[in-house]
Amino acid sequence: MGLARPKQYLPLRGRTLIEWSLAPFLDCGWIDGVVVALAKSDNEFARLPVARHPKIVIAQGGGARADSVMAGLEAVAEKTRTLAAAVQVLVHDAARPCLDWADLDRLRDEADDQHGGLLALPMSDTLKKAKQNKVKETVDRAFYWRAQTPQLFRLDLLTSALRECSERSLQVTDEASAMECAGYEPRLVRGRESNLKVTYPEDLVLADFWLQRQELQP
Ligand SMILES: Nc1ccn([C@@H]2O[C@H](COP(=O)(O)OP(=O)(O)OP(=O)(O)O)[C@@H](O)[C@H]2O)c(=O)n1
Ligand SMILES: C[C@](O)(CO)[C@H](O)COP(=O)(O)O
Repeated sequence: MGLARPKQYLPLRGRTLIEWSLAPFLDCGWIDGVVVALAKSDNEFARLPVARHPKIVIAQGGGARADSVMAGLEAVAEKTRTLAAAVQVLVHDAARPCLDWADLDRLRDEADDQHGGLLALPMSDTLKKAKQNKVKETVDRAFYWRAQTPQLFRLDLLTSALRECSERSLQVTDEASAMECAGYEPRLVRGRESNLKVTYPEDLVLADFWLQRQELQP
């Protein structure tokens, strides 16, 4: 974003971006708790009203996404230690504030018990493989999807997959990649364009638009 302030604390339709990202999980009846992984230096989250929500637990995040996720998983394991049944976890980006609530239910219903699943979008443009800015090949778009979050996995399987990646010094940019490295085939559950990751300043305008649309829905 090129701003001094971390993007998750930018204002968006009367709240901060992270509050929008958390809302579907906090309001969802079948989600028992929400772990927020915060940078060690973070002093903004505690000032938000949402910080006092009874479902929220804080974990200290790490230098890379996988480190933050691992810290979150450890906090979940701590909370659920006495449960006999397999615990499922959803991992979501703080930078995706427009998740449609219905997609959470679909992900739960369509994800595979062992392999897990993730929201993702098929490609709608023709895809070029390039070197610098010269086209080398046109590739079959049917083989490619854009990964989103949330991503849903069994706590024990995701934990060991991330541990394995760390031991092999493999850097993964999402949790499905860790599961893939461990031999699983996570299921792709069709998401929506509105579930964008706020990355560039213009994405905030789009996020505002999608949230307004969601508010207007009956
Ligand atoms: N050390 C990190 C880095 C990222 N994340 C999570 O991963 C999400 C997606 O990462 P992204 O938004 O791409 O974060 P950055 O790479 O920090 O942002 P940017 O691409 O804008 O630099 C973040 O929203 C955050 O929830 C995390 O938990 N811990
Ligand atoms: C997890 C993710 O949102 C899937 O698209 C994405 O990989 C996170 O962003 P990053 O830039 O790779 O951290």
